[in-house]
Parts: sequence; C-alpha cells; structure tokens
Amino acid sequence: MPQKTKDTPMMQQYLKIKQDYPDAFLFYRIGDFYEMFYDDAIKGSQILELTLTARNKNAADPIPMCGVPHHAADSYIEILVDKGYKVAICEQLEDPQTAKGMVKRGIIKLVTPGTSLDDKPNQSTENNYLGAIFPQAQTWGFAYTDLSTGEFWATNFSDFKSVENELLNLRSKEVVVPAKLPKKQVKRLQKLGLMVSPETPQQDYAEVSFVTQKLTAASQIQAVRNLIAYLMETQKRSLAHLQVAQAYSVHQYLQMDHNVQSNLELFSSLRTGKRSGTLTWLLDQTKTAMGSRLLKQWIQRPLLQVKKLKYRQDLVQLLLDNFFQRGSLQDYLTQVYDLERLAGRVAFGNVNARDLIQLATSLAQVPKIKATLLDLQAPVVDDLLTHLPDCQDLTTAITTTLVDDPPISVTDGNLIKTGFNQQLDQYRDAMKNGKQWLAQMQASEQQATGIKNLKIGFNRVFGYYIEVTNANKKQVPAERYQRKQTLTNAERYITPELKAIEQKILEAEEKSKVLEHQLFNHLREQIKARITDIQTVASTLAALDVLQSFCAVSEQYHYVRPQFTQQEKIAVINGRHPVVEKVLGKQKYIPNSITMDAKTSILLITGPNMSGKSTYMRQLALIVIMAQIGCFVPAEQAQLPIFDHIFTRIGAADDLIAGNSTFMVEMMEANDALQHATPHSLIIFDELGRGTATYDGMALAQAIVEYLSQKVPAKTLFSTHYHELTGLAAQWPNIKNVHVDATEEKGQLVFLHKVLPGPADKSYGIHVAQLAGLPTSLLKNAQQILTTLEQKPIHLQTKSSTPATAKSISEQTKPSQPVEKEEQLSLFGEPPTSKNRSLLQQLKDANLMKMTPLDAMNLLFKLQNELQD
Ligand SMILES: Nc1ncnc2c1ncn2[C@@H]1O[C@H](COP(=O)(O)OP(=O)(O)OP(=O)(O)O)[C@@H](O)[C@H]1O
Repeated sequence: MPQKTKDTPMMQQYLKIKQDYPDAFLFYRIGDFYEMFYDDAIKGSQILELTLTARNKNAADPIPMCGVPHHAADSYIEILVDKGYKVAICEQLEDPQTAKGMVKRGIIKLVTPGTSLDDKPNQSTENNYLGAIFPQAQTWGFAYTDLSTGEFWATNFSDFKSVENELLNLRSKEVVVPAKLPKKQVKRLQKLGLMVSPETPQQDYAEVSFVTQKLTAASQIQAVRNLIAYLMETQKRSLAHLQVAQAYSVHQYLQMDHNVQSNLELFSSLRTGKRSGTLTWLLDQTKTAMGSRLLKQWIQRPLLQVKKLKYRQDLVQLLLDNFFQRGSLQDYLTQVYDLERLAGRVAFGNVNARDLIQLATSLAQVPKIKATLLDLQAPVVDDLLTHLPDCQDLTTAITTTLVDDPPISVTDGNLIKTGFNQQLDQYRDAMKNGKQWLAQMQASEQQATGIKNLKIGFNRVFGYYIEVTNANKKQVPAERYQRKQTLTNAERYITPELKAIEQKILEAEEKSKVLEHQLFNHLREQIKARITDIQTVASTLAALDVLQSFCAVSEQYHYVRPQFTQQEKIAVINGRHPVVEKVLGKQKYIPNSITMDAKTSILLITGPNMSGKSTYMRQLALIVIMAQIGCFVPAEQAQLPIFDHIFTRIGAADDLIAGNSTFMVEMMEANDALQHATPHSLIIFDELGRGTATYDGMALAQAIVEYLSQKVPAKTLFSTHYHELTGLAAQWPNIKNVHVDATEEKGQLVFLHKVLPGPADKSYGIHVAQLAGLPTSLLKNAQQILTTLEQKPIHLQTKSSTPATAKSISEQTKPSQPVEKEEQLSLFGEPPTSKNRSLLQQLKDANLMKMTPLDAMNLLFKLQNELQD
C-alpha cells in the first residue's frame, strides 16, 4: 500500500511542530522557500494572493500547499502580522547537504503584532508597545515594553477601564493576559482591536531580575514577568537590551483619557485619521526617529512638576538664544540614526554590518555634540553632558574593522577592512593570486590550443571551467580536457590543473568568509557589552532632539515662554490655536485672550455656529498641553496654573464598539468630569446637551453648569447655543460670559472670530445654513418658523432656591406674572393642564446630580411618553 502523503517523515515533522502553534501561520522552511500546508495554505494563499498548489498532487490525499521565497518572506510576514495574525518561523536547523536523514527543523521565532520588529521607514517614528496585565487583589498590574527599543514600564490601575484606556493611549496591538482572565474582559480587549495572547510558562530568566529590580509592587512584577516570559517564548533569543522597568503612575502626569486625546487631535486627525493637522504634526521638527518617538511620549504624558518644566524651558530658551550652536546641533542630530533600535538589533544578533556603520556614524556625532553644548557655557546643559557617555572606542572599533560600504549579508564576506586581520589578508591574497593564476592559465591555454576565444568561467554547479565555442571544438586536446557541459554553441571542459587552482581559490574564499563572519561577531559582542551606554546616549540625544524641535517651532511661529503660577488663574494674552494658525496662516488668524482669575471657574461661551467657539476652547487645551511638555506657546503672554487632568466633551462621537449612543457617550464623558475633576483640572464642554431633544438638553446643560459652579471648582470652558444659560452669570459670581463676535453686513453673516466679554445677542443659525448652500425656499421656511418660535420664548426652570436665568428673571419676578404659570406656559407652549403640571413636577423633583446618565435618559423617555399620551 502506498504511503499516505501525511505519513511521510517530512509531513510528520511538520504536523508535530504545527501542533504547538495551532493559532499561528507556520512558515516551514524547505530549501529556498517557506511553505504553508493545509488550512494555513488555504487561508494564506487568499490573504497573500499566492497560488494554491498541493503536495503530492496526484496522490489520493494531496495536501494544500503554498509558499514564499525565503528572501522575500519578511514582506509576507509583515502583511499577515499587520492583519493581526501570528507567524511561526520554522527553520532548517542543520545543513541539508550534510544532514543524515530528515533535516532537523525548529521554530526560531514567533512573530506577533506586539513583537514585530518590522522596520518600515514610515513606522520608525512609532513605538510598537506590547502590554501585559495581571489582576491581583483589587489592583491591575500593568506593564508594557517596546521590543525594538527595550524600554520597559510598569504601573497599577484600580480598575479594568483604566487598563483599557492605557492600552488605547499606547496604541498597543497586543496584550498578554493571565489564562484565567474572564472571557468578558478578553472580549472587551478584543473589541479594542487588540490581539489577546495568553501568558506563557514562567521561567527564571536572568532578565527578569534585571528588569524588575526597581519594582516593589507584586502585581507589577508579575505583569513584567509575564511579558518577559512571553518575549522569551516568542523570540527565543537574547533580550539583553531590555531596560530596567520603570514604575510610573498616570497620576504623575497631566491625565487625558483616550477620548480626550483623540478629541484634541493630539496624534491623529478626527476627520482623516492621519497625522496631518494634529499637535504632533505641528511640533515634530525632530531630526531623528528616536526624537520623534519621544515627542509623542511627552505629548502623551505632560508633566506636573514645575521644576522639570522650567528645566526644559531653559534649554529651549538657550537654544533659541544661540542660533549658531543650535544649527550645529541640528546638523549633528541629522546624522544620528535610530540608536535605540540599533542597540536592540545588536542584542538580538540580527544587526548587519551596515547597521554598525550607522552606529559608528551616530556615535561619532557625540563628541561634536558635547563640544557644542560646552560651547554654550550654560550650567543647564550639565545634565545632558553627564548623560552622554563617551563611546568613541566603539566608533573606532567599528571603523577600523569594517569597510565603509559593507554588503547587507554578514556571511558572504567583503565586510572586513584589509590590514585588520593577517590571516584574512592571506586568504584574500590567495584569492587574488588565484584570479591571476586563472588569467595566466587562460592565456597559456589559448596559446597551447590556438583557440583565441577560449575563456575560463565560473558557475555554482561546476565551479571553474574552460569554455570553447563549437567552431573550435576540434582543436581541444582531448587527453587533457574533460568535457563537463554542452551548451547550444559551446562546450565546457575542466582540467586537473584548473581544478587544483579552483580548490585553492574556493578554500581561501570559504575560509575567508567564515573568518570574516567570526570577526564580525566578535565586534558585535564587543558592542553588545556596551548596550547600556548606547541606550543612554540614545535617550539623551532623543531629548535634545525634542527640545531643538520645540525651539524650531517656537521660533518659526513666534511662541512665548509660559509662566506657571501657584494661583488658580489663567491669563493667556492674544493666544492662538497653534494648528489652525499654521493651516490658516498667521495673518488670517484672529488672536484671542483667555483670562480667568482665581474666582472664575466657568467661562460660558456663546456665539453663532462657525464663529470659533470650539477653536477658542481647544486653543486653551493645546496651550496647556504645550506648556506642560516644556514647549513655548502661541500667545503674546501666558500665565497658567499646572493642570492635573483635562476632561473634554467635544463633537459627536458614537461609541459603537461598546454599544453606546452619541448622547450616552456625551453624558458618560460629562459624568467622568463631574466625578473626577479636581480644583486643578480643566474641563471643556462643547455644546453639551445637543445630543438630545432641546428641552432635555437645555435642562441638563443648565443643571450641569450649576453643579460645576457649586461643586466642581475646576476651570471650565462651556460653549452653548442655549442663550438662556447666559443668565446664570448674574446668579453665580464664578461664571463669566464671553461670546465670539459676528456681524451682519447686507444680510450676510460676517465672522469676526473675536472673543468679547458678555453673552451673544443672536445665534445666526439660519445664516450659517445659508452659507452652507441650503435651498432658498427651505431657508425662508426656517425663518418663518423661527419668527413664530421667537414669539413663544423658552424659559428655563430654575431651582426654587436659586434665582432664574437672565431672561426669565426679569419676566418671572414681575409681580403680575406668577412664576409657576409662566414656567409651564413657556416650557410646553400651551395652556397648563394637570398632566403638564405633573410632568413638570417630576422634572423639578428629579435629582440630576444623583442620577446616572441612564437614569436621566429613562426619566426623559418616560416624561416624553407621558406627554404624547
Ligand atoms: N480665531 C480665529 N481666527 C480665524 N479663524 C478662526 C478663528 N477661530 C475659528 N476660526 C475659523 O472658523 C471655523 C469654525 O470654528 P469653530 O469650529 O471653532 O466654530 P464653532 O463656533 O465652534 O462652530 P459650531 O458652533 O458650529 O460648532 C474654523 O474652522 C476656523 O477656520
């Protein structure tokens, strides 16, 4: 009976290996190809657009198969990993030529989204963070690392939502979780687009104690251990470049949850999802990939400590004041390659000679950078100087060992400089002489045979040969020449002398390649011993790069150094929204001041649509962030307190993943701010309440403003179209009205974009609709409806203990108009009925501050239903 295809020794070996990697594509090396079989082949051929064939096509049990050439494998692996799959790379572990029996094979690494070291040029400025979580008691241990750079961080969170938020902020693609993590939480993580990988068996790696040496919390240590175990399991190689894990707490930084970061367009534009139009886009004039990554980390985590901020500001100022030195530093930084990732590759052992030349070029900038910093003669650079270890011995080692322009392969020779190693030089001489011998032999054979076009050539199969065209075949000395190959118009021969020379040349070539590889490995080991120094240089140069970028941007756009005040007061004079200003051009941007003294906690901002309310509020948020990362800010003068948290409710974002509606998200975000804001927080509410029916929205908006005013002493910017709310300023001294000015010229609305004290007088919504090009008949109709509505003014309900809004105060306090009656009339626009009264009473009695958003929605729904009955 013929052997079944799956029972052949090779397929048996394949199936055994595949057993351990059921959830990964298995790339199984056969000769020059990586092959996939069975379901991997079917799915892989679809995703990678490969031809699906079969192993043993004509057998009764053909096995689906497809493959990729080994030299092109990286790009295929990358496609699969980008799509969220794992790829297990199975190599031949012995030389098939010399192996006895079945070639040994084994997995050399597992590539996953969080461990991919793919170095696409457009990704070099992005970190690829792999996270790990470990719940213990009431806390969530959390750790993350970037395998390519070796940075390692660990912290604790008190709830799972914060873990999710951190993973989103870090833009992680993968997270390692304990096997016992409840399915519900696994699903939530998957909904965030993360690959959820179960922990792998723990082992006692030396790296574990190194990386965890500064940590004390058990849950953090366990999260780090799980991460390292996972990395060892997937990478199966040295992790010498992993840095000591640093404990951090989100409370040490200005906190902004993921929604806030995306609402403020710090990293990606809300409209396009791209980098253009974001704060990062504006501030990134870094010269190195490390600098660009560090800038994002700084924006992600603005500081709270004035001392550290002043240090950054001093350096920016120093660079601003020293044009020439700054220019030199920028030039030197331009020549610095990605030292963090180079260090990673040295540790991993996948560094090539070109990488080492880049390393040498980069390290060679260090003495020049040091000299330039010294030249600045300022004590503030001392710290930078002490964190720039001298690595010139490495530069020298690399440049004396390697040729200037080495090939990518480290096993094919031509890497090492002549004169570096005597033995190598001897092999090379033999190779060179061999070539001369061959040239001499060719000349003497031409003479001996009388065949003028006789040539000596080389191919991989036969080695060196003598080639004679068919026309001259007859002149070949048959006793010496042995025929080896016949071509259409020529014959190829070998002779014993030729083979003797070949032996010498090939031996020298082979030995020199092996020796070159050994010398290269030795150099790599020498560098590996200094990885920590290289990483210190990398982090210092990255910081210097970000600071020079701040300086460049601040100079280009005329930013000023903000001052931090102990008092809760904001004074931004003629501030600008930095990104809108960059897009519009300085001439077109109208600067606006934002001033809030210690007693003012809420700015109520009114004004027509499109007038610039949102821009004004975002302007402050961005100025705060820029100030708290150490950058200068777009204003003529800026005095700011240190903020601990920014909350926003901007735009209409559905949270479809978690199944929450726009209004629900609006209320949840509002609640987050109301619950967690401190006197040092900044809250930005843009048209809160517009996600629901007018009355509900207005009622909630007013209740929220009142609550903020009395119970949450944070600084709040609150824009609204509910003009009725502006009356609250008369009642609460900590609320101030401002409005964005607009005017009408010849029936056309003109936006002035200027923020002035006091409330807006008109909303101009229909004018904006006109600008948007809506049909004239529709606009006329809208105008008529508006006129009718304006004859029935809407007055807001106020608490009996509190005075009413501006509009309603005057009307409600007139003795001839009983307050209760007026309220009912204005709310429902019809004579009061007992039903209306009861509905109003229910609304009045509702304690909004104690209600969850869902309770509030349910109540409104009930009231609406009762109204319609
Ligand atoms: N200070 C300014 N100087 C110049 N142009 C500005 C300024 N502020 C805003 N603009 C321009 O006006 C446009 C609308 O601004 P913004 O979205 O802030 O208005 P808005 O009042 O919040 O509108 P809506 O109420 O419809 O949400 C911006 O896209 C910008 O181009």
